[in-house]
Amino acid sequence: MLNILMVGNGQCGNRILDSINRQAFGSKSRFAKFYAKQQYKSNVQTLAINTAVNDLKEMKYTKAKDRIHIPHLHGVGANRNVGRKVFDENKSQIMRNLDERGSFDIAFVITSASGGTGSSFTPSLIRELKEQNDYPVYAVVVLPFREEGTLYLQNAAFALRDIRGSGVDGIILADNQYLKQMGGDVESAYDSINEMIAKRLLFLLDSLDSEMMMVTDLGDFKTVMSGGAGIATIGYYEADGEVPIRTAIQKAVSPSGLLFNTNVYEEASRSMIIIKGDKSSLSIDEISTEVEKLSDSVGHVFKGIIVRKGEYPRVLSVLTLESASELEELYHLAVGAINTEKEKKERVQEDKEVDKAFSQIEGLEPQY
Ligand SMILES: Nc1nc2c(ncn2[C@@H]2O[C@H](COP(=O)(O)OP(=O)(O)OP(=O)(O)O)[C@@H](O)[C@H]2O)c(=O)[nH]1
Repeated sequence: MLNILMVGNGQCGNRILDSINRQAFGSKSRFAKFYAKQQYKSNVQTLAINTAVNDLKEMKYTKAKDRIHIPHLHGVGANRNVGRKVFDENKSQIMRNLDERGSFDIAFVITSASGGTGSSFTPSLIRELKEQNDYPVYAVVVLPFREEGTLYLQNAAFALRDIRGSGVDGIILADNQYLKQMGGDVESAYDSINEMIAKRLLFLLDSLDSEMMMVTDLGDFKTVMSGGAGIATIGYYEADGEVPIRTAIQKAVSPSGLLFNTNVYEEASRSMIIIKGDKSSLSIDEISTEVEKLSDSVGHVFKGIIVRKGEYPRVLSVLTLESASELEELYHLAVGAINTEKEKKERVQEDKEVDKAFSQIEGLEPQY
């Protein structure tokens, strides 16, 4: 049995963690967290960390003991410098809480790249975890909608760079912009995106701890994640009826199944494909042909097959990328955003118009 740590930092990280717990409780009841036991096969410890107490209170499926509030007003207002400072001031409390949870085989830290709390806590937390332990730590990082503004864009660029430099064993990207095709208003888009990410992570956890017909394990996952440029994404397909297994595999690496915009056949570097379903739907010939096709362009593909009686096929793909044109595009936008912020600041410093207005009443007193 694997010991797995899942930390959700900041609002976005908290909500995705809550979605993971909701799906793991297997109950939609609001009271599930009080009486139900999570249905994890592994020993999974979940921990939500936030500076904003309201974000923590909003969590419906994560137990109170698994939520740490780091008091700082109502969040750090997208300011990563403040976030870093707040983390340092509270580091010992956070690390003590994690130490008390025992030792792990693998950890995931989930955050948005663009807010203040999660994006600044995550690199520091991962650095601490890596210094004090020898298990692999992966970051699950959510990129912003591109229209959310200059501060979020610049945060995303710096946060990703900081997380990459933190000693992390790999970064799994999910992109709000790419996934907004889910439609609906922002809240329901968030819910659907969180559910997609949660479902994929739970499938991954389940597979890493499974008795498979053909085995992929934590070692294989580590090898896949260490390939490429340290950046990865996950794809998924779930059939709601009988479909040929080759179609299910193709869909799990196609744009509709991925969390991040990439052309797998051009940008992926290593891959892991995990296939679940009833024995009757798992044609080994079809699986081999599809995996061969993928490995022709990707390089190495690990495959795992899990037989689940009576279930329609489900396929998960983990793909590390050696290049990511979408990320280059994001950094291009971020440079523009940083320059805009810089120019605005300089203009305010140069522009003394407001000071001139105030100076007109210098030395005067109100007369009543
Ligand atoms: N997918 C998804 N994205 C979210 C969610 N909540 C916020 N975001 C995105 O996260 C970014 C903002 O980061 P947050 O996680 O809200 O910020 P924070 O880490 O709590 O930091 P501060 O609020 O600045 O203290 C924006 O790009 C949002 O679009 C969510 O539930 N799901």
